[in-house]
Amino acid sequence: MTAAETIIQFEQFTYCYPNSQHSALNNVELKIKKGSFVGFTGPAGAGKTTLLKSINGIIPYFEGGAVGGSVYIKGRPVRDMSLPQISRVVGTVLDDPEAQVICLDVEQELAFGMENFGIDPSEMEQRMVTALSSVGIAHLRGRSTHSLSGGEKQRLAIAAALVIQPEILILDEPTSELDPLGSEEVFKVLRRLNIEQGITVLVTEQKTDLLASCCHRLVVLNQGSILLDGSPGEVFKDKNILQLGVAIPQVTELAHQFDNLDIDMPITLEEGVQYCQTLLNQRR
Ligand SMILES: Nc1ncnc2c1ncn2[C@@H]1O[C@H](COP(=O)(O)OP(=O)(O)OP(=O)(O)O)[C@@H](O)[C@H]1O
Repeated sequence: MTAAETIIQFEQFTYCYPNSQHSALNNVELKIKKGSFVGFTGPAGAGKTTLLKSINGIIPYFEGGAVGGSVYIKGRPVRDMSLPQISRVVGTVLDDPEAQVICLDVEQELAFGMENFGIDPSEMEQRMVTALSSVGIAHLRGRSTHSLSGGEKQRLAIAAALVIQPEILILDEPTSELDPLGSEEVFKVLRRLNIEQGITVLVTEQKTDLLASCCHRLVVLNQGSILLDGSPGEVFKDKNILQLGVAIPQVTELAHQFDNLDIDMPITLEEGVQYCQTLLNQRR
C-alpha cells in the first residue's frame, strides 16, 4: 500500500484511559487503505471501541488519558487536527440509534449537522436528498423520528453522517440494537456506500457472518493488540480465533470440526453447501 493509498495509519499507538492501570491499546500498527471496508471484532474489552475513538478524535480530546505513538488521517496526525477538521473527514455512527437521533423529525435531524458545520443553505437540500436516497429512506423524509423502526433510525443516523460528505465512516456495533432484518439492511447500505461512493468503512461488529459478507479485511483485537488481520476467509480459518469466544459464522465453525482438510474454509451459506458437497465426494 503506497502512502497515497493509506487513509488511516496507526503507528506504535498505545493508549491508557485516565486512572486505569492497563493500556486499552498496546503498540497498535495498522494501515487502512482508502476505499476499503474493514471489520473489527474481538472479545469484550479487546479495545475495538477505543480504536475507533482514536480515529474520530474522542481520544484524546474528550477522554484525556495517556497516549503513545500516533494516529494519522490522510497523513496528518490526529493530535494536530481540531475536532471540526476531523469530523469533516470522519463520520461516526454509534451503536444505539436512540441516543444518536436527537431531533423530532427526519429533515431536522439532517439539517442539524449541516447547520453545525456551516454548510451553505443553498447546498443543504441537495445533500439531504442525496444522503436519504443513499441509505434508501427517501420516502421517510416527512416522518417524525419517533415513528421510525430501529433499522430506519440507524439508516437515518448514517444519512446524518453522510450529509457532511465524509471520506471515512466509522460505526461502533451499528446493529447491536437491531433485529436480523434491520441488521442486514444496515450492512447492505454500508456495502453500497463503499462500492458506489468509495467511502472507507470501518465497523466493529459481533455478528461476524455480516462482517464476512461485506468486509475486504477483518481485524481481530484481543487485550488491546491485533491478533489476526486478513481477509475474512484467512481470519476465520485461523484456529486461534476459536479460543477467543468470538462468534464465527456457523458454517465455518462446522468446517473447523473436520480437521486437516485441504478445502477452503466456508464463510457463507453457499460456500458451506459447496464445502459439504466436496466433503461427501471425498468420502465416497
Ligand atoms: N472510559 C474508560 N475508562 C477506563 N477504562 C476504560 C474506559 N473505556 C474502556 N475502558 C477499558 O478499556 C479496555 C478496552 O475497552 P473497549 O470499550 O475499547 O473494548 P471493546 O472491545 O470495544 O469492548 P466491547 O465489545 O465490550 O464494547 C477495557 O479494558 C475497558 O474496560
